[in-house]
Amino acid sequence: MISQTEITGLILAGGRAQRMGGIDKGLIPFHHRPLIESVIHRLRPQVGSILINANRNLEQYSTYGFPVISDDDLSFSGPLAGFAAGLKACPTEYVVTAPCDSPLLPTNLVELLVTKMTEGSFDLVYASSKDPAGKTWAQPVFCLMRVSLSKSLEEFISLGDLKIDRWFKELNSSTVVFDSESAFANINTPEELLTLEKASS
Ligand SMILES: Nc1nc2c(ncn2[C@@H]2O[C@H](COP(=O)(O)OP(=O)(O)OP(=O)(O)O)[C@@H](O)[C@H]2O)c(=O)[nH]1
Ligand SMILES: [Mg+2]
Repeated sequence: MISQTEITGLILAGGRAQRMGGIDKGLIPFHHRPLIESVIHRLRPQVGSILINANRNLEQYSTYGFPVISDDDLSFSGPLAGFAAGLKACPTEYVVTAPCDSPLLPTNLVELLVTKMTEGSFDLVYASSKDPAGKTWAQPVFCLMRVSLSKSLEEFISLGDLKIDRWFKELNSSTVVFDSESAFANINTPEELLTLEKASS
């Protein structure tokens, strides 16, 4: 079994947030607190340590007391750039990722991903959700991986590919389908921010 202390939680806050007007999304107020605080609150009890991946406002992110790491270059090439930076900096054998814009992430995220990873000796297990019509959706930025995948990811990125699902397909990977779709609700626009605040008040 993989113990909690062997897992680092990597919070992805390095995006451009263009649909939110280009501001730093992890720091926008959600129920009067920076959005990332809701993610820290849910993820911290599930892991041994936390890393924050951010490309702006590094000082403000560092006030949470966790290491803050940035992408290798500031081309904002997507979440895989955050994965790569996190894998390089990770002090433990496993890393689990969560985006800064999903404040209701499952409280059993790590438990279920770990169970799946152990069952099949997978290198990477990502979350999926089911919509009300029963269709399954990948939630690839919620993912547990072995830190030994760092080299594979470096190579993948160096070939110019940035598509997360294409990298997953190259690996010994699997998914866990979570019951609650709402736990993966993510805030991309000002409208979504208001809707989710109302729904979670
Ligand atoms: N490190 C890093 N993380 C990124 C990058 N782009 C997106 N992300 C993260 O990936 C997750 C999903 O990103 P999206 O919500 O699709 O993108 P976003 O950049 O936040 O917002 P949009 O620009 O509106 O698409 C979020 O946690 C982002 O912070 C990037 O270039 N670098
Ligand atoms: Mg998003």
